[in-house]
Amino acid sequence: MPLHFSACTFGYRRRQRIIHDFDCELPPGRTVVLGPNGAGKSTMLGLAASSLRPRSGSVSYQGMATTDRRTLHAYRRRVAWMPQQLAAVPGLTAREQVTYVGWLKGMSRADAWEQSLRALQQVELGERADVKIGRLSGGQQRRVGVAQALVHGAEVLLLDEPTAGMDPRQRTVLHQILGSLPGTVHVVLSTHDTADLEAVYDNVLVVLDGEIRFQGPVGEFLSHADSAAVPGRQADSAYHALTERDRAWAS
Ligand SMILES: Nc1ncnc2c1ncn2[C@@H]1O[C@H](COP(=O)(O)OP(=O)(O)OP(=O)(O)O)[C@@H](O)[C@H]1O
Repeated sequence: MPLHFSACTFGYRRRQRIIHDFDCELPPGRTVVLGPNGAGKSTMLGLAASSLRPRSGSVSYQGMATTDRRTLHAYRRRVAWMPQQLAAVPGLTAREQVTYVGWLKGMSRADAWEQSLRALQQVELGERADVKIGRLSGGQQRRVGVAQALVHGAEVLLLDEPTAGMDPRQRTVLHQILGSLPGTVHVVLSTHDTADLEAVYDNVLVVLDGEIRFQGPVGEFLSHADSAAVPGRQADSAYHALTERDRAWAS
């Protein structure tokens, strides 16, 4: 069963509505979440990570709702979340940090220690595994965040702008990692980067002002592009068509 948002509404304060009546099923495969700054992408991922609690409606995976205390532990074991800011324990090395997250997700210490190196090698940080997180660059810290999300073999990977601050090679490495995951894994990744969209993702979700503006396969998303869009710019064109048309009419 997919990751399911059912009539989900959320606000950080009373009466505030950041997410409105979100209703969607995110199938296995790679879903990219697009939308302007402040659209609600991180909030949506926070809800899926069970870090935020819907005000009404629900978020569930395999029939387990994030609001059900009886299944919350099992839900969290299946889901990995890379938030925009890496929440690192001060003083830990990259490998210790990734091991710690693996252990929190239910791995044995020995397993987590072993798998942490594998995950760091996947993001090409194997040689920096023993460096303290505070001494890594911003882009390297984001890669530690990706390694944390990969360490325990989660069924659902929630990645909040993982490519922000990554150099082009590391973006390619991340795309290769996403491509190598089993087809049963649900990847939900937010980004402002529409390059290579067709090659990397299966589905697109466009969020605007806390509402779902579009959900569907990449091909259907690209069909919204201006017919005059030059090759390589179709994703940009489709994104603008879906996020700006109503604003232009309203002004
Ligand atoms: N902790 C918070 N407390 C109060 N308001 C918040 C909080 N986090 C986000 N918001 C507000 O919720 C709205 C949606 O923010 P969110 O971070 O989900 O957007 P986003 O689409 O991820 O944006 P970006 O592309 O800039 O990362 C914004 O108006 C933001 O100001």
